Amino acid sequence: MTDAILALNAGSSSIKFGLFEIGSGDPALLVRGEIEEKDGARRLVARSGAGQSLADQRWGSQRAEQDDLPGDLLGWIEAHLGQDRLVAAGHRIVHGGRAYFETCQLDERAIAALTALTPLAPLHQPRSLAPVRALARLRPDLPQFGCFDTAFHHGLAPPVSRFAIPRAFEVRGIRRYGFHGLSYEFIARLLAEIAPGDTGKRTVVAHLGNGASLCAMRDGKSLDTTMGFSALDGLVMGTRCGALDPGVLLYLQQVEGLSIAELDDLLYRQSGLLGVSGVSGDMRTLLASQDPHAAEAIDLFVFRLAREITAMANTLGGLDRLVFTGGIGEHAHQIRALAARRLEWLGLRFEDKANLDGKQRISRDDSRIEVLVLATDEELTIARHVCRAIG
Ligand SMILES: Nc1ncnc2c1ncn2[C@@H]1O[C@H](COP(=O)(O)OP(=O)(O)O)[C@@H](O)[C@H]1O
Ligand SMILES: CC(=O)OP(=O)(O)O
Ligand SMILES: [Mg+2]
Repeated sequence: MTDAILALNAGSSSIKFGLFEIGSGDPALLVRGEIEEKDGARRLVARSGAGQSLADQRWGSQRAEQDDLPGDLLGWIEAHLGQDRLVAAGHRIVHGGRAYFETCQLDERAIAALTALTPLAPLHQPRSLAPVRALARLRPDLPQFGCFDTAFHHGLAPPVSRFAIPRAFEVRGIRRYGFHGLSYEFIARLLAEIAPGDTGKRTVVAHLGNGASLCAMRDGKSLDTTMGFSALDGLVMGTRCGALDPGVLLYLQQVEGLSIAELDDLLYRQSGLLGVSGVSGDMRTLLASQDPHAAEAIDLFVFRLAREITAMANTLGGLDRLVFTGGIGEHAHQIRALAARRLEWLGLRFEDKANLDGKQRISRDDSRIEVLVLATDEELTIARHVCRAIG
């Protein structure tokens, strides 16, 4: 019987999980799976570590209560544990606020403190904490750990971390935190493994999933990122607006009479690709659509992506390497090509065939900027953290 760790990664359009065997080395994958939400329907897809399909099925009813999800998923995982013994669970927690940045055990006090951060990450915090509570009910003896998306950016300092509002607010924690940190941590380590001599390269990592952000990275450290106090800032996302003139919010409240709840819904759930296209927040659906508004949404996504990449390059004082990751970054070759075209003026030379063929390196040899596509693995990062925590 081997010891296993469960890693759960609750994203805004998916719940990804990994079961890892732990021993002396890096955690070894036993099962990987995902409940994915696309245009209102849920699907469970899971594979063994060796790549054998374990599930590919519709999951729950479209209108299933969010709270049924963790219990059902944990039931499925339990049934697939076989001879393995679950010894700990790790959870991606998107917001750690000021107090939580190191991997920590999720006792009642931590759960309460992290629940209080829900207004800062309304799409994520409830989705990551529901499985923590469900698991605590089912397996009260099982140690559970929180791994924070904000942790990788913990070292950000002014001016990068600062908003231009009175200092008193900063003292109260109103600053830029940054997210997708488990993904950036994974990519930083992978880059150090595949190109150990290149860690000093001025690198921008584009994590493009349903949520999307950039990280300006050098020597494996975050120097800037596009998300801020919340996961609303920066790039255009599936259903989130990204950077928005705050005057729009005042206007909508004062003149159009929108309530706080309506604004919350508008900015987090009705905007971004979905809001601009009127078709879908899912990039696959937009790429396949003939609707001109779908094309306009993609155009805005790419325009803002390229613009923010140059902002990150400004923080780095130049750009040597660009990495695409996340669901869109890894799979949407069209988006990579469109973004690269907007960056040609920086000396980026793109290799169309390598991009279409799914190669890791998609820039030409004469490109001033190396462009890579790397699959992220937030679940493995979580498992590594949990391994370290339990010794
Ligand atoms: N083959 C594909 N082509 C284009 N986009 C894809 C493809 N596969 C996934 N995506 C996009 O990736 C996004 C989801 O990314 P993911 O990182 O899984 O999301 P989450 O933010 O929930 O973790 C969706 O917009 C989806 O359309
Ligand atoms: C922080 C965030 O937006 O995460 P995701 O892309 O997984 O929704
Ligand atoms: Mg994600």
